[in-house]
Amino acid sequence: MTITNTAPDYGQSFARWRAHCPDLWHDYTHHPFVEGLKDGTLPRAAFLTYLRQDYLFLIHFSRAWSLAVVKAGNLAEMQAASATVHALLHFEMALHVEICEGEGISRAELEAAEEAPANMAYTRYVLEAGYSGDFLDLLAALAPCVMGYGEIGERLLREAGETPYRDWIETYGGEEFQTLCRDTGALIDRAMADRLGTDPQSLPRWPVLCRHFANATRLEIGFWGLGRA
Ligand SMILES: Cc1ncc(CO)c(N)n1
Repeated sequence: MTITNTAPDYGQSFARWRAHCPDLWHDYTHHPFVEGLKDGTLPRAAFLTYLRQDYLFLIHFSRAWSLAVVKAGNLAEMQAASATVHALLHFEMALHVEICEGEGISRAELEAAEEAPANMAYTRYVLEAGYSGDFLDLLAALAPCVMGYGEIGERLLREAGETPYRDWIETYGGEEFQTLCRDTGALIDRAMADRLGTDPQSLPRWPVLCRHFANATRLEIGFWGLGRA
């Protein structure tokens, strides 16, 4: 698989986790939904169905990053995690509200949407990884979301032609979100080194972290499936 050659650099731990489940990672980042955003063939109704669910997703996902503030081991980790909470609540969710308002879907309607089971499964899985595990378990479950959308956005910004989904692509491919991905990668690498030392792959913890990452990636694949018209 060639994805590792062209992907942006979001740190060593992420690169290793991704290399551990290359097929799942490819299915997530090259899903037909993603290719439909790229070439503009994704039906608008499917996109809006996805976006309504994603709005609810981001509320729970912000809770999960807030749990990372609680599970952090020092002030620097707390600051990094809280910066992500802020970016989600004040920057990324604004995209959803703005696009939906343009389609005549109000904020109240967004908040009243019924949560799909695949959405519940994903966000509650991540929260549970954090509740029952430690900071690293939580970060391994959070990483596919942040970095996956970062990779997709970066690639689509380079590859996309004429598409009505340019605002979505620019949100995730743009510098602000790419910086978030790099900062999250640096946070994970530092947290791993502080807790597991220089050779984490030799430890019994390692496959557990890989499992969280792979499970969250599978749940991301399922999430694209919500985007059916
Ligand atoms: C399902 C999902 N994964 C990742 C992101 C990126 O934050 C998102 N908005 N939604």
